[in-house]
Amino acid sequence: MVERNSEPSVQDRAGRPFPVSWDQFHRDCRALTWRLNEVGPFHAVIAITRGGLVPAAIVARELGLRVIDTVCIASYDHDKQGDLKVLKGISEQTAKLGGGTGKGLLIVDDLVDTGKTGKLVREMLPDAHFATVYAKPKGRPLVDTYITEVSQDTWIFFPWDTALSFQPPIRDGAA
Ligand SMILES: O=P(O)(O)OC[C@H]1O[C@H](OP(=O)(O)OP(=O)(O)O)[C@H](O)[C@@H]1O
Ligand SMILES: O=c1[nH]c(=O)c2nc[nH]c2[nH]1
Ligand SMILES: [Mg+2]
Repeated sequence: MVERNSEPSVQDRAGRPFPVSWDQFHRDCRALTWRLNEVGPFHAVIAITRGGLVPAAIVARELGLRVIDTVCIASYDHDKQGDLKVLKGISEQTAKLGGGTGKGLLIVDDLVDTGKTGKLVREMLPDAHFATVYAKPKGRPLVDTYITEVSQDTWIFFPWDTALSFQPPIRDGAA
């Protein structure tokens, strides 16, 4: 457990680790696309970077969408949330496709947690459809379509942030 301040990090407080493999993530993204296919059609996909890039690629492939934009937002330093910074907004060309309000545009992120990131992007494009693969209860009301809900005290470990490593046997105190 690494603590940079006296406050425990979100991840340290998280009672439940929820590791997700590439296979599982791909399956969950495909399940998300089945639902989105009922809602569309969409003109374009907007990925909230960086976590939204991977699901956006899979969803875009499955929905046959080739116009993909990004909105680049930084807030968590590993597992501590700071102020949200918009490093790059949605391009004018994409905004025009959504008539300025986001109608017919699909925003994709890997998850909503507190909902702060999702809220900021929703404010940019109020009529866009917002989809995430995972949702925690605080952020869930912001999302139009998601696949799996996890408890607020769960920390999701994504496959691009993790690697295989030795685990002590459960009997010896493994989580
Ligand atoms: O609902 P919230 O509490 O706002 O948290 C959710 C956001 O946090 C993570 O992104 P992060 O800021 O860590 O950046 P990253 O996608 O570049 O990893 C995740 O990918 C979501 O975008
Ligand atoms: O990898 C992550 N897992 C999470 O559960 C989470 N919540 C906010 N940001 C997050 N990043
Ligand atoms: Mg993110």
